[in-house]
Amino acid sequence: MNEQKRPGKGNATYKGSQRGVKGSAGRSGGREEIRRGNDTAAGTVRAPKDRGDRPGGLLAAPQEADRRKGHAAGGRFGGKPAGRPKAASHGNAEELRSGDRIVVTIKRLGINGEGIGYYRRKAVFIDGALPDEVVKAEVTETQPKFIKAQLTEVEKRSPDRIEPPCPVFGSCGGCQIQHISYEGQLRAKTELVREAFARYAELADVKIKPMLGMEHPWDYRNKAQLQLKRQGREVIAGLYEAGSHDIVDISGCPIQHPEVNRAVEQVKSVLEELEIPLHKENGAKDGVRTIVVRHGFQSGHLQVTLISAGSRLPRQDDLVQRLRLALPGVTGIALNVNPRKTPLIFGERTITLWGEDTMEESLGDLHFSLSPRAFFQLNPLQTVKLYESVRTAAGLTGRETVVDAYCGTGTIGLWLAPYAREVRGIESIPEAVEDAKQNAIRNGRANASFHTGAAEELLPRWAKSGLTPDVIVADPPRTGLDARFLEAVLRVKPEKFVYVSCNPSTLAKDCKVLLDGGYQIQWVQPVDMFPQTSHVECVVGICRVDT
Ligand SMILES: C[S@@+](CC[C@H](N)C(=O)[O-])C[C@H]1O[C@@H](n2cnc3c(N)ncnc32)[C@H](O)[C@@H]1O
Repeated sequence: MNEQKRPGKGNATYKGSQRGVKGSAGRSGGREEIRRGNDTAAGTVRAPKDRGDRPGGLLAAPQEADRRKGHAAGGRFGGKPAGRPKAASHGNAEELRSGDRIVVTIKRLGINGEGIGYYRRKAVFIDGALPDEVVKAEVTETQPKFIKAQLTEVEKRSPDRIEPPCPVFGSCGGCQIQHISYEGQLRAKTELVREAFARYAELADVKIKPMLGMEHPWDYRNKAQLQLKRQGREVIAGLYEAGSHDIVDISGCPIQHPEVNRAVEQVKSVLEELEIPLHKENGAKDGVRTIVVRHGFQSGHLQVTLISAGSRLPRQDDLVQRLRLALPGVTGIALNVNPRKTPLIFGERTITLWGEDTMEESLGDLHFSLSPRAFFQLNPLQTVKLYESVRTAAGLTGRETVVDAYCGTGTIGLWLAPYAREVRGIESIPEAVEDAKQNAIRNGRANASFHTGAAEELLPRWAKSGLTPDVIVADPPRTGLDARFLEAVLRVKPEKFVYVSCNPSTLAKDCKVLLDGGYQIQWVQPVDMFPQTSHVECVVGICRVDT
């Protein structure tokens, strides 16, 4: 899954079928892209294009006035639009105009948590509407292939609809489905996976195992990546409001671990107290643009990274002293320098201001060192279930050569190494590869090696030089697998291919290529890595047909 401008969360807005995060200084999904979730190692803040996803998607959050009014459903998406919209009386969807009112039966949930129904056979995307509901909505956009509309009233309510507990749900954009009961969320996400395989892989009856959910689907994120603004003297840290440049304060975010929330509050008050300039504030080029806080659930370690365009922060020494006092558990304070106007949150240079260069964390028996830019799964409790599913799919006997493609800090490869003859990891971010190498040494996994490069370049090169892996595990960002990587997989023909994905659409499309190339899907195991968001993570066990 990969982290976008709204940290790790699905905050994309749409222009036609092309997804792009607005207000970009910086989600899923996720694996997160919301992100995600997502969360890429580079802290990618631009949602990549969802290759060929259906048009449309998340509607812009309603205007503040509308939100205050609420709507009949008790949700946060609608509110009666201003003016007097007229009920549509057209027999033809093409004649609909913005402002027309329509009644729609919602058929399913879209990948961004929006309700999807049809008006005269044309798809209508309505943020906040749920499957099986009959809703009234006001048309906000008409396109040749779809219509977007704003929910104004729920005529027939889904039994899954609940009151979202978070006060900024609907405006912060981090969570998309808090208005659905948790059981309903798991069902809806499973349906998303089923639809993706039916649509993109032409597999209507793929075996989908029951989704692995959480007992307590809150407090699960180990990392916050927040933009900053000043309001009076107060520093606000939050996510960009959907479809705007405004930052929504997400203090006490209910999906963040309480330690992360506490640390964010402390960092904010130190920035306030020392009057540290924020990015571009009063012309400051060296102000703080973003704060990143990561907490080790097992280790209790705390890593604080401040991101700025400058390579030295104003009043840096005082700032470090005060942060150390305010955060007794902090193990490392770093400055990441990002001078470029880019959608990426992290720049390439990280300077340790105090403490350790890396943070310690454990998963199962494994111990990891994580540098500030290195990707690490955002939901550690669920990660163990995810990796165990990967191990089941890989079916190792101790004799196999395994390639762990898109390996991050080597977590999956190291998880599998005790059960394989050899593991080779590929990762594009050099620091993550360094971390992975250290992690291999530290965990005594002498049969695991890690290599810097693009998976689509290294795997073909290894194939040319005669490598014949028995198992390939791939855990790419939301954009899915590169065509050159897939070609190389079909050339080396591993017995097993294990696909870990945070995007059901690209997952199903890539699986289709493998199916056409002589593979079959054994099962799909969805794992709920990001409760309350629309992000869906899956492990797919795939095997060569002749095996
Ligand atoms: C979803 S993360 C998975 C990381 C790891 N498997 C884990 O579970 O923590 C995807 C990783 O792929 C890396 N990546 C992105 N594009 C890549 C490419 N073309 N080749 C190799 N690695 C890539 C990212 O830096 C990121 O670490």
